Amino acid sequence: MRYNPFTHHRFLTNAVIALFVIAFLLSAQAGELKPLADIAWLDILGEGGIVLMTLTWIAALLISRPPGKVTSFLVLGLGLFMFSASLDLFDEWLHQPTNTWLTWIESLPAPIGMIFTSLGLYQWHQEQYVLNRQLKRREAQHREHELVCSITGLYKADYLQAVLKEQLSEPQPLQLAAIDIRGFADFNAEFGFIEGDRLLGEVSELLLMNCRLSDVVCRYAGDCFMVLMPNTSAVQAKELVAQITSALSHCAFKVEGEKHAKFQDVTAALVGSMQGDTPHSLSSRLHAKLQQQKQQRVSHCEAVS
Ligand SMILES: Nc1nc2c(ncn2[C@@H]2O[C@H](COP(=O)(O)OP(=O)(O)OP(=O)(O)O)[C@@H](O)[C@H]2O)c(=O)[nH]1
Repeated sequence: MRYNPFTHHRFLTNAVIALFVIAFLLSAQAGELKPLADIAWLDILGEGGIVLMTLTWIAALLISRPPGKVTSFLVLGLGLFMFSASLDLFDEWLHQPTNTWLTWIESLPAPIGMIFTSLGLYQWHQEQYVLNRQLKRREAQHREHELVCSITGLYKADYLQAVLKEQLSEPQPLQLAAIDIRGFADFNAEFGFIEGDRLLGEVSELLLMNCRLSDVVCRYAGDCFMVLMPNTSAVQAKELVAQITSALSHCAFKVEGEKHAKFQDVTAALVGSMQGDTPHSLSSRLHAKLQQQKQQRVSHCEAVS
């Protein structure tokens, strides 16, 4: 999600604009225009660049971050730094009388701003620690935001392949499970894609809830999810998959505008790593097993009916 600086961060945006305008008014009120020959254009380029870059960082923060303590500290800190830098920049055009209070105003805000920014960065570190804990089970040691599925917030297949490659080089056994929603195409056809997306989101949350902190849950394709279980025996993995399928089948999903909840049925398959396995060989084996399970269920249903 992106934030609108003028609606989500009205106070901070106004404060930054006000600091820039005040810097200009203070310089204009006390200073005299310099003759063109005295203007150091290289200094203007350097100091103007600092002001512009600081404003760009502020804009990036306001667009990317939600309102809160961390954003306020960072933006106000950078705002104060930008205020001092702007006074420095306007000095290049406007000659200021020496030993005035303006010299104080020019020097003080920058260090105060840096203290604010440092406090903000410390708070950011604390916040990231909490977020990293929340992200456990969604990712292993790497963060690759472009590989995250926007519907479920889970990593996609490419990420899983990369993590598998790393994990397969470890001596401990790993298990890989596939969980596929049954009849998802029919669900989409009956209730629409938006509800289908919502169901995918809810299924992801349930999967995360039922996995351990060391597991990694990915959206593999369409309605198929995979759970990577490092350092896990086949018995443990079977138990975990049974818990996941049970939780999913008991989940009463509320379709918008429908009176009754919809319960989902899933097909699950599980494979363990073998000596010499590659990400491709392991996922191919899992895919084949999943297809086999689906086929068995179809045959079973046909036999019953
Ligand atoms: N809402 C939604 N649907 C998707 C998305 N990606 C794929 N699909 C749909 O998921 C469906 C997957 O179809 P199938 O692989 O036949 O799955 P299924 O109907 O569950 O079939 P079985 O697994 O054999 O029971 C297709 O209708 C796709 O259009 C998505 O991001 N959002």
